[in-house]
Amino acid sequence: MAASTLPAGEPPWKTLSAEELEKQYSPSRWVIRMKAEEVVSTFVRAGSQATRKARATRRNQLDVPYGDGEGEKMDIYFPDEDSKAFPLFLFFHGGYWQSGSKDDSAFMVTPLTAQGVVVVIVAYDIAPKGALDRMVDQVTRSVVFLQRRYPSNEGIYLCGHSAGAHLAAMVLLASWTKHGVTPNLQGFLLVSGIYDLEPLIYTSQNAPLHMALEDAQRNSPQRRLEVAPPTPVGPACPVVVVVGQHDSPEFHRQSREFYETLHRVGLKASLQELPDVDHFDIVENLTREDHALTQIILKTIFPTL
Ligand SMILES: N[C@@H](CC(=O)c1ccccc1NC=O)C(=O)O
Repeated sequence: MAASTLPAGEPPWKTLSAEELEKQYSPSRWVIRMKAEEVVSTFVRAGSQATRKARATRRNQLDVPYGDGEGEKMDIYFPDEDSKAFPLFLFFHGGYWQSGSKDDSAFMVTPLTAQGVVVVIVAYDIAPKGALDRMVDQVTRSVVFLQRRYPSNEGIYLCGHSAGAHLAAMVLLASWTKHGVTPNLQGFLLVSGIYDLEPLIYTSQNAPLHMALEDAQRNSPQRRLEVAPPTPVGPACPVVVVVGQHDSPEFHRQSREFYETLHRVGLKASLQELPDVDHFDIVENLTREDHALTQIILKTIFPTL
């Protein structure tokens, strides 16, 4: 990483060349187990296969509308046993807010429903149809919808991957008063996320998003949390920030700095750097109960396990 002297307080990414910044925010270029050009298609294929298996083997309700928008749908997957009270695990997929779908994202359904967890895969309007503010509003309303649909839930756990981790983190800033209900949020799992969007403005990932500096700052939980009113979650609500060993140095910095901010504002934050996984198989492996991240999720939902 090219470095030069920085004015005090300036973030390190500002010393990077345009080419280096582009590479730092191209997760597929940090994968060591296959060629960069094969990674995303492999990831989508794995997600599509896991989703087909989930739909074939688990009781489910597909395309449940949580709002009036065409894209405001969710897939709900149920454990075998019929219970009136269960933990709800919501997943927001990644894809830089411009790719990915709920139909390729049900990686974790089999191992989590086997433990009695209801798994919900949420769709939101990716760019160019949706802009970031709209996506944040959509995922926030998906949480409100589920709290209303299952008021006796045993906790709502939000999990997001990459851009989805950003969206989950933005829910920490939600003001529930206008929604008329306070969701029973009991945990956050933020996987390989981005929390300060400013560097992205200077990469090709911004092309379909058209973020200006103020859009990036408004949608950066890293910036907003420091100056936000107390978050709607209590100090006992775990916020687990997770990053893979083979995520880029910038993704590691993003996770580390967001963890530090969460801790500084009094949240029950932890940082987990998972060995031997990259930006993609950290989630692809959620099909397996013995995957470290699956275990982190289960221990967050069932701490006495
Ligand atoms: N163009 C990106 C693709 C990417 O980052 C990505 C693809 C699928 C799911 C999550 C991703 N990361 C961010 O949301 C890359 O070069 O890796």
